[in-house]
Amino acid sequence: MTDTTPATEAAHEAPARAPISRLWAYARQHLRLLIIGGALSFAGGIVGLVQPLIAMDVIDTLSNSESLTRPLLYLGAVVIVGGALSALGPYLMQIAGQDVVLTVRKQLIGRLVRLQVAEVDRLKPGDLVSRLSSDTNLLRTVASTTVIGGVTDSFMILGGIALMAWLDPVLFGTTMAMVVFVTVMMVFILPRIQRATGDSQKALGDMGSLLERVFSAFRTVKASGAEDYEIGRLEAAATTARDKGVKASLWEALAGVAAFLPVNIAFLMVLGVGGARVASGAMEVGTLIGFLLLLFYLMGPINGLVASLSQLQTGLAAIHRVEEVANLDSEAAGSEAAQGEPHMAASGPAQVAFEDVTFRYAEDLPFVHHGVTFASSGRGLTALVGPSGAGKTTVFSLIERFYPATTGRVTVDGVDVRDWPLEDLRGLIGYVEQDAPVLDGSLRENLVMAAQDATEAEIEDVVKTARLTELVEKLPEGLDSRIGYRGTTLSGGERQRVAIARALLRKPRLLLLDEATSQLDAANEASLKQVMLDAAERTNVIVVAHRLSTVTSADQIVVFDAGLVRAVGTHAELVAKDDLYRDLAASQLLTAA
Ligand SMILES: Nc1ncnc2c1ncn2[C@@H]1O[C@H](COP(=O)(O)OP(=O)(O)OP(=O)(O)O)[C@@H](O)[C@H]1O
Repeated sequence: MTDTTPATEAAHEAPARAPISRLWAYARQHLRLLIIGGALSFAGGIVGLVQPLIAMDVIDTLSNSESLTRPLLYLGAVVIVGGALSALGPYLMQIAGQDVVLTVRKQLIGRLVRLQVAEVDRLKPGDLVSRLSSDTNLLRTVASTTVIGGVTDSFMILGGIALMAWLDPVLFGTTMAMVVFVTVMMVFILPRIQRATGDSQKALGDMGSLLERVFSAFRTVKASGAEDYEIGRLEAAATTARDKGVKASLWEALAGVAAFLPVNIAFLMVLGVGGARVASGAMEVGTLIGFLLLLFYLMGPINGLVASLSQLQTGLAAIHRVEEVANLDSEAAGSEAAQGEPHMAASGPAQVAFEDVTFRYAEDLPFVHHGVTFASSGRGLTALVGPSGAGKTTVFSLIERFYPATTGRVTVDGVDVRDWPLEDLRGLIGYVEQDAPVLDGSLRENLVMAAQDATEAEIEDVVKTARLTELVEKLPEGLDSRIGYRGTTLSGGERQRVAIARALLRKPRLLLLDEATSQLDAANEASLKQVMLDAAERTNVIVVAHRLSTVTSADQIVVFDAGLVRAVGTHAELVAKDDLYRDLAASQLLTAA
C-alpha cells in the first residue's frame, strides 16, 4: 500500500497522530537490549537502596566497637556494583536507542534512494535530509529511556493505586478523582505537544530545503545579489522552528503543572478527609500515615510518567514525518510480468522501438508525446532533433523507465520496458543527462559509480576514449583528485566527457546522450563528436542533438515536433524533404539549407 502524497506537501497539513504501534514496531526489533538495559538500571536502583541499610550496619558496628572490615567490604562492593549497574544499564538502553535510529535510517535511506523519479520531481531534497537526520534523532531517547521509564513508572503507579484501594476505599476514591482530572488534562495537552513538535520539525525541514536551494544555485544567488533575501527566508524558518519549539515547551510545562497540582491537592484532601475519619474513629491514624506516605512516594513516578508521555509526543511527531517518506512510492524492481523472464542473454547493440507512444508527466499536465513511433537498432548514431520542448529528452526518460508510457509500447530488444527487470534494463544502458551531473568525490569515484568492478585498464581505456587524458594529467592527484560539489571545478565540456566516460565504463549496449544546449568551443565540440562516433562504432548511440556536427554525422535523424515524429532520414534526405528540418538546420543548427 502506498501513499502518493508528497512528503513536503503532506507536511503542510496539520500533523496527524502517528500510531504508537509504529514506534513499537521499530523498538520491538531491539527489545532484548532494551530489557537488559532496563533491568540493569532497575537493579542499580535496588542496590542503591541497600546502601543505607549497610550504612546503618556500619554505624551499629562502630557503636559496638566491633571490626569494621566486613561491613566496609559490603559497602564497597555495593557502591561498586551499584555504580557499575547504574552506568551499564542506561548505556545499554542508549545503544538500543541508537540501534532503533539506525534501523529507521536504514529503512529511510533505502526508500529515499529508490524513490520514483516522478516523486523526486515534486519533493524538496533539503526537507528529506532533515527527516533522515533530525527527525530520526528525536526517536533515540523516546525509543530507549522514555519507553522503559514510562513502563516502570506505570507499574509503580498501578501498584501504588492497588495498595491505596486496599488501605482505605474512601481515601482511594478521593485520590482517584484527582487521577481522573490529571488524565483528562493529559488527553487535552499531549496532542498539542505532538503538533507543536511536528510544526517545529517541519520548520527545520523547510530551513533545510531553503539551504539546499541556495547551495544548488550558489553562484546565481550571489550574482543576483540575493544573499539578503535568502538569509531572510532561512532566518524566518529558523525563527518558526524556535517559536514552535517554545510552544511545545509551554505545553510540556503545563503537562508538568497538570500532574503536580492535582497530586498536591489530593495530598491535602486526603489529609482533610483522612483527618476527619481518624477523628470520628472510622480510620486508624497508622492507615492515614501509610496512605499519605504512599501518595508522597507516588509523586515521583507520576511526574516521571507525565514527562515520558510528553517525550513520547515528540517521538510520535518524528515518526509521523519519517513515515510520510517511508510511504512514498519507490520503484518496483521489475514488473510482475518480468518474473522469471531471461533478458540478459542478448549481447551487441540493443534495439529500441517506440510504438505509438503517448505520455504525460502527470494527469493534470498536457500530453508531451501524442503517438511517437520510431526505431533505432544496430551500431550507429541516431540523432533526435526538433524544437525546444518537443519531447526529445522525454524519450530517454521512457526508455530508462523513469516514467511509464501512458499508452503504446516502448520496447528494448522487442520486450516492453515495463516487462524488463529494472536492474537488467538499466544495466544495458549508459545514460548521459543534459547537464552531465558530476557528484562530489574524486574523478575515479565518479567514473566507477556505474561499474564498481571496473579494472584499472578499463578505466584507462574510457579515460582515453572520452578524451580525458589531458584533464587527468592536469589534476594534482590525477584520477584521485576531488572534483567538487556538482563538479564545479570542471568545465562544462569536461563534465560532459566525465559523464560519457562513466556511461561507457558500463559497456552499454545502448548509449543515450543528451547534448547540453550551451555551445562548446571548437576543440571541445570536436572531442565530443569523436567520442560519440567511437562509441557508435561499437554500440547503438541515441543522442538528443543540438550541434550541427552531431546531426550531420548521424546515421539516422528523427525529427520531433510537438510530441510527434514528423520525419526520419539522413541529413541530406531531410534537408531535401522536410521543411521544419530545413528551418532547424538553417537556424538552430546553423547551416545553410
Ligand atoms: N519532470 C517533468 N514534469 C513535468 N513536465 C515536464 C517534465 N520534464 C519535462 N516536462 C515538459 O515536457 C515537455 C517536453 O520536455 P522535453 O525535455 O522532453 O523536451 P525537449 O524536446 O528535450 O526540449 P529541449 O530541446 O529544450 O531540451 C516540456 O514542455 C517540458 O516542460
